[in-house]
Amino acid sequence: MLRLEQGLLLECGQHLAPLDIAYRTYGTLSAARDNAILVCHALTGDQYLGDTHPLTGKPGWWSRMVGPGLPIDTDRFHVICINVLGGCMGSTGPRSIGPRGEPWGTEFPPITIRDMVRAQALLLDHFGIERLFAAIGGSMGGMQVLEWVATYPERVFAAMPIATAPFHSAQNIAFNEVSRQAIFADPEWHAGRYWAHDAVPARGLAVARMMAHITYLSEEALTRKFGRRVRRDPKASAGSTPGGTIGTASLFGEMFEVESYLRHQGSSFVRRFDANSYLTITRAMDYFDLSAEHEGDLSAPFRGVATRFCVVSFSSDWLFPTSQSRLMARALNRAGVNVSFVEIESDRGHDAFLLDEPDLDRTVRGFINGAAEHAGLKAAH
Ligand SMILES: CC(=O)SCCNC(=O)CCNC(=O)[C@H](O)C(C)(C)COP(=O)(O)OP(=O)(O)OC[C@H]1O[C@@H](n2cnc3c(N)ncnc32)[C@H](O)[C@@H]1OP(=O)(O)O
Ligand SMILES: N[C@@H](CCO)C(=O)O
Repeated sequence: MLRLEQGLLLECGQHLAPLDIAYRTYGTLSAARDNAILVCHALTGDQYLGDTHPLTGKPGWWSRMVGPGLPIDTDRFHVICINVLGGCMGSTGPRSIGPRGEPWGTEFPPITIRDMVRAQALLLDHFGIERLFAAIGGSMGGMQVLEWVATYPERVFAAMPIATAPFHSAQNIAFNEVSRQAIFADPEWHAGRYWAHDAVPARGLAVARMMAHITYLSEEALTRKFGRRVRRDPKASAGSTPGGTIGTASLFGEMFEVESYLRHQGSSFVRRFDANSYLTITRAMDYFDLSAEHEGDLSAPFRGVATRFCVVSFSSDWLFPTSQSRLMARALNRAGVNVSFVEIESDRGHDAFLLDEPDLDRTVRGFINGAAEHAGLKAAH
């Protein structure tokens, strides 16, 4: 973790100091500092992309993509992954101690994707990395990749935004709002000061995740995984499930596998994430609109940019659909940027970028190796 006492002036005008930036690195930085790949994480991800997660004990979220000999080859590249500003895994966020001497909570300033990127740039400055060889990320990670090039065009040689969009759609803002309202409705929310009550709005946060998780999958994926299979809930007879009983049979005496799965996703999420971080980061996604300062012209931020792009989408992603990636690719094309566009056939929905998708592996490997050749990077360090 790096602490920068000078802090960061946020887009909202507030000055956040000190600034903590939590990160992990994989592979070795070359003497010329020209082989750095920044991998940007999504909404609930964190810096543990390649090694065991300290809270869950599970492998890092992209350990199948990043490592020796893998598509993002750490024998060759120096990979950096940074917990976003506003997060809850060590970077400054709502859990950090604010000016009142207690956690910021809901008083944490509103942050934007650009603020996240500017915080990341400070870490790279600290490492003496003037230019990234590549920036890669999915979902909100892809928003950061786009913002990186829009804000620091000379600092990114190659960019791969995956399963993302140039602005957050009305539908996605709507889903985020439902998640947030679930948190607010939890009696343990305590107006965001739950820590002072030794409480956690666990039910609200779990429901928020359950709802959001549905949007990360597809109808086909849910049907394949669970269909209409049912399991008996062992707790039902103890009356611990919601609802009443009808005669001798309990209304919720059995549950569909998909219900059980969502409850599991909700409860495991609560163990690794903070509700105020969830609010802060979902809001940052909602604010994201690359064309906002350019009267709706999406190509304007990219005119004259030398970065090579590969824009990637998944055919069954209805949260960040291919149409939004295509819009981005066309805007880059209009701006005269070197851009390729790949739609990967998958029926696994938005979270396909986290899963074993050989076509994604081939696309990532091909783009990186092609860009490395173009950059004149040595085959191995
Ligand atoms: C991108 C970033 O920056 S990182 C953020 C990404 N990480 C996450 O989102 C973590 C949570 N998300 C997930 O687990 C996602 O589903 C994925 C995409 C990462 C993993 O997908 P998959 O490998 O297909 O796993 P799947 O969705 O089937 O979930 C498996 C889990 O559900 C549980 N499960 C499966 N079926 C059931 C069921 N019927 N009832 C209860 N639990 C069930 C499994 O036991 C397993 O639990 P575990 O994760 O505690 O070991
Ligand atoms: N499931 C991933 C992707 C969401 O966009 C996450 O929770 O971060």
